[in-house]
Amino acid sequence: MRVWAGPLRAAGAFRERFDFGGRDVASWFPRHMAKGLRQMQAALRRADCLVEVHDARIPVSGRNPALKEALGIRPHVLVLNKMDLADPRRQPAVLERLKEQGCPQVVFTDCQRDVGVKKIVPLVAQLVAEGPRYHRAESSDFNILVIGVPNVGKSSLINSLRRLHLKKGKATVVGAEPGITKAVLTRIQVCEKPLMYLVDTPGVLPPKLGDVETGMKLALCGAIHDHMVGEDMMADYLLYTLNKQQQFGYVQRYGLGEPCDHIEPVLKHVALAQGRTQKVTVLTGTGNVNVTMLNYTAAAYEFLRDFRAGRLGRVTLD
Ligand SMILES: Nc1nc2c(ncn2[C@@H]2O[C@H](COP(=O)(O)OP(=O)(O)OP(=O)(O)O)[C@@H](O)[C@H]2O)c(=O)[nH]1
Repeated sequence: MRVWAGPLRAAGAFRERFDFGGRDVASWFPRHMAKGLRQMQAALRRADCLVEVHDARIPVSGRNPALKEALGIRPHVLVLNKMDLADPRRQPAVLERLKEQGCPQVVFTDCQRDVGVKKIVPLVAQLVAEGPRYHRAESSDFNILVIGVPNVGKSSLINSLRRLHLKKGKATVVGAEPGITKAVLTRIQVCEKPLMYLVDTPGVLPPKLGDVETGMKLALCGAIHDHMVGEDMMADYLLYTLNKQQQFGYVQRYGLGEPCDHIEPVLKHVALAQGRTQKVTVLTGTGNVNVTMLNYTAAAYEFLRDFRAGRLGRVTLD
């Protein structure tokens, strides 16, 4: 990733706080998710282990507190997926913080390239063997419930496990939009020895998202639909974060002279660099004039897309 090679701005040159303008996150939680959450809690009773998939770019923010009680009674593995998009230098600090929070079993994965995924089956088998099997003491197969907020890669993880352990292709649909997994609770075999089944669940957001910043981070990672939050505000928050973390890949990418703390000039460069312009006919006193307008909404979307594809660098938002 190319970075800004020029002099860094003096401390204080960038915003130290982001103004969320009194936004209310309550409206970002879609109603249908309450049902998914209930189904998931019911399925949890039949599971031997819980594999929670979350986005490695937000290792702490946005995990579902409603599952906390349930987690206490089942072995739990936290899979931080999309590690290819997160800052690798932050991994040790992330592991330390999660351990402090009582979450010691963490695996980093990239399910598109099957990186790290091989560690999961042996770890799950070991954790289940170490603990009591409650109601399922007589059965030798493993039932794993896969949970997580939308779009973190739950289906991709299942597909990756099947590729690695069964040499089989896709079993679950993978999509770039949150909320793709609609068919609920199908048991899918992912391994022969040990015999292991995973149950994919629809992505469920915490009913109380907490603060607006958590909601914004979830949205940047694609767990909340962009239009519910607003692409313009998301783009501005992204710029604020990139600057705060001195991730200046955007400067070269969009041909800016130097890092910038204002979203408008940045989006102007995005629009010009990516051809996000539209021709508009303007009526004037002397006749019609065709002018080229910059499409700021399309530019904001492009900026978000570049971030999500890792083209602005590997960024951990927490
Ligand atoms: N860069 C990257 N992208 C990934 C990875 N895993 C999954 N994706 C992409 O993330 C998007 C969502 O993946 P899914 O597997 O559908 O996610 P899900 O959690 O099942 O989604 P829901 O059905 O919405 O809950 C897709 O575009 C995947 O290609 C990864 O490790 N790295």
